[in-house]
Amino acid sequence: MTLDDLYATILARKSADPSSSWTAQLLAKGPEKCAEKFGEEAIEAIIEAIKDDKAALTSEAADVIYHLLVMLAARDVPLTDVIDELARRQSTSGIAEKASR
Ligand SMILES: N=c1c2ncn([C@@H]3O[C@H](COP(=O)(O)OP(=O)(O)OP(=O)(O)O)[C@@H](O)[C@H]3O)c2ncn1[C@@H]1O[C@H](COP(=O)(O)O)[C@@H](O)[C@H]1O
Repeated sequence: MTLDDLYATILARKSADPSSSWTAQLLAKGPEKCAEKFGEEAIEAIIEAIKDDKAALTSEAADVIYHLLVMLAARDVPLTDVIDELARRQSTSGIAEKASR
């Protein structure tokens, strides 16, 4: 399973029956709710990182990634655009980028 596969599934859920799909239910609640849900999941991951519970952090990290993709889909931002942005940054170290601001 790749992030592309998961994103394709999430996009397909935009037109799916909400009674049979959690993703379709979440998308039907609108982009603001998707963003709120992403924030909740991020906080849960932060808590597990601080506790250093590696199993729980792994699970919460999966929730964060899934909900990030749902949030992107809700706002029609292609995952490929995010990957392209990461690729664009690849040639520059974070320290050099910060110094150039
Ligand atoms: N990766 C996920 C995934 N991760 C988390 N979740 C769901 O996200 C929901 C939210 O988690 P919470 O712990 O916040 O649940 P909750 O506390 O009951 O929610 P609230 O009461 O706070 O609203 C849960 O119901 C999880 O099942 C996911 N649901 C779906 N996927 C993927 O999306 C695909 C399509 O799913 P459906 O759209 O449901 O067919 C699946 O095959 C999976 O690959």
